[in-house]
Amino acid sequence: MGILQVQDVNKSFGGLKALHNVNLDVEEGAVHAIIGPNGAGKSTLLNCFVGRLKPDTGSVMFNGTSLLGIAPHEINQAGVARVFQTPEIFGDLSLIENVMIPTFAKRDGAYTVNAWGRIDQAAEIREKAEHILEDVGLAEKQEMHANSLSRGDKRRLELAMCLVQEPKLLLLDEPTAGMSRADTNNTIDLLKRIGERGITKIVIEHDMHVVFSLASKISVLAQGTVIAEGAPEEIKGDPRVQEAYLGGAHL
Ligand SMILES: Nc1ncnc2c1ncn2[C@@H]1O[C@H](COP(=O)(O)OP(=O)(O)OP(=O)(O)O)[C@@H](O)[C@H]1O
Repeated sequence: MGILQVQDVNKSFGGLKALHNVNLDVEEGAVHAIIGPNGAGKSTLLNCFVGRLKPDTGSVMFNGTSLLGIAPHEINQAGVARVFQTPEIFGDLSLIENVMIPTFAKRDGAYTVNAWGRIDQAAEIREKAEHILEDVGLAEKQEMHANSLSRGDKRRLELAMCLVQEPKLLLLDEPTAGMSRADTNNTIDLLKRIGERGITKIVIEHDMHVVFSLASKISVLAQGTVIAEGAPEEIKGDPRVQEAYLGGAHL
């Protein structure tokens, strides 16, 4: 039985059926990619996992617990973290502060600011944050303001903010969007290294180089329906996928 089980999920926006009887079984430790053309329903599905949207019908079970009807922060506390398409970071704070905040938020439900307008620097939390910044290759920039980072580094910082929460399931929404090829390859390497920690990952991605470098399983969505599912090699050769995804072009 998978760590995340999605059964018969339907979601409509007015007359538009964005998700139609979607089923998904994500195995623990897997890198499960969700691919599909623009408007296929990928983000809508991800939003149903993190409490941003509620399916009209169906169930989403994580580790045996339903994720439906509980608040986003409770889903987060249950061990689900998400990296967004546009990094959600605190631009005026340093990198180290950015990485410390989620730990406070998880522990206290908020973070505390002292009289100097700095976040309180509990030693053990700072140490943990330093290790994570080292892991994502940002150790040397830890005192810089997050605003001053390049786009690629901002995404790495957001990843660090997720990792510090020690999630069981990491949701990555286009983790390499807008990156140069070099940054994309660095991110692939980084995500592979993170894989060694046994964190299950769901990746939404348009870049097939990223998908085929990382995924152990791929689900293909088209017009709100899962049209194919399997190992990367199976998906690559599936004519339905080539037709739906690229209008017949080869993946
Ligand atoms: N809040 C909303 N209100 C109305 N329609 C929406 C809403 N969110 C998504 N949709 C529609 O639902 C469909 C699925 O959108 P979704 O963003 O999930 O697709 P996607 O596969 O993530 O696309 P992309 O790859 O372009 O990000 C689209 O037709 C979109 O216009």
